Amino acid sequence: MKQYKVIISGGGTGGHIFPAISIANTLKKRIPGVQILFVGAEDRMEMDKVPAAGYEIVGLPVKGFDRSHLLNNIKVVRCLLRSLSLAKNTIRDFQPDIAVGVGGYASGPTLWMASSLGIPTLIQEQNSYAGVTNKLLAKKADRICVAYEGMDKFFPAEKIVVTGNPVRQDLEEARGKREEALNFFGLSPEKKTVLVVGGSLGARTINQSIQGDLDKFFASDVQLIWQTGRYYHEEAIRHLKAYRGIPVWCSDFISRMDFAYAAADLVISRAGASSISELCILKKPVVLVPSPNVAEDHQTKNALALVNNRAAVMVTDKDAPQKLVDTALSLIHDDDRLSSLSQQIGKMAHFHSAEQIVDEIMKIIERKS
Ligand SMILES: CC(=O)N[C@H]1[C@@H](OP(=O)(O)OP(=O)(O)OC[C@H]2O[C@@H](n3ccc(=O)[nH]c3=O)[C@H](O)[C@@H]2O)O[C@H](CO)[C@@H](O)[C@@H]1O
Repeated sequence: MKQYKVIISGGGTGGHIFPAISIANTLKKRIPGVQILFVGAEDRMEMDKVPAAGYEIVGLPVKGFDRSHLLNNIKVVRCLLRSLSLAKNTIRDFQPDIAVGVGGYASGPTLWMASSLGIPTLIQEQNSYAGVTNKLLAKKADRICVAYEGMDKFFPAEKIVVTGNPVRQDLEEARGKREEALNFFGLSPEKKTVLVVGGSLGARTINQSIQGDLDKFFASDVQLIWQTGRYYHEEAIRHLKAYRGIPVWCSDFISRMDFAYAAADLVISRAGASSISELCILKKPVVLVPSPNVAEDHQTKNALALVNNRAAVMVTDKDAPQKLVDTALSLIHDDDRLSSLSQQIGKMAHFHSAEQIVDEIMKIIERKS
């Protein structure tokens, strides 16, 4: 059998990296001896997370455009040119059968170069809104795997396949681990638990809303698993110092998201695409606080797709400091509401997404070889 080689490119945040790792794991399971090389952005999260998952990664010096200070972009263009040249050399050396783009800075130069060198490409778009780079790359892509209906607004209809977003395998197995999970966080099985998570980088507004209302949580006998993100962690710890002996587990990042979901009776979350796919698969009642700082407000669109099906509650970023904790606390003590949210969100789950994406990858590489 031919030894296939696959480049997977993209990253920047967990929302792009974890689907990529899921695709890689499924490729390894399905294609014996497949060689996989990741191409990421030099100083971003993928440079740690991808090797930790057991894969090799090459870093490009690519950076995002600075829309508010145009002069800063001279350096950005220089980095882009260097990235294109490095991507070209990497592709020529590795000789992949296909390049898969999962979004984020590095996928632009890598997939662009791959197409120019005649290598087939596949894009995985996680969101209900497509960014500029993926729209450009779509013109030359062989397949575009999406998670939402109606993506023919952005991409050629004949290239689209609805596969959903790949969810890490250990998360799919999170159900039934409640006791083990609470034990892991040092929390009690007798109390209700709220998981607070601000996407892979943490969310300032969510953290400030929690910090401002910590008293209310503990007055209502609720315990917390609180992910702050690296930039906001110190401040959160400073606030927690005022409360000794309270039931809270706080960290900048949660590696065991399977345990975090398993322990949670209710989740407070940003509305990033992978987080939403995970919440659907695990049927978790959730209060979504979409980030207002993303392209075309796409997190609000992600969130509304659920809210319109009575599958989640939404609090806007602007309203969060006044309303978030009260909304969460009124929900967590209402078992009927929790169970109805859980049922509705479960209906929106998309299973076996990584397998379907790998089916598409295999169709392309087998056709071309
Ligand atoms: C600010 C920003 O640009 N956000 C985008 C980014 O979000 P972000 O990277 O936050 O992405 P998602 O919400 O889609 O996914 C977060 C992922 O990180 C994991 N996780 C999170 C926290 C933690 O402590 N540990 C952990 O493992 C989650 O389980 C999930 O797998 O990519 C998403 C997918 O394209 C977009 O929808 C988001 O709008």
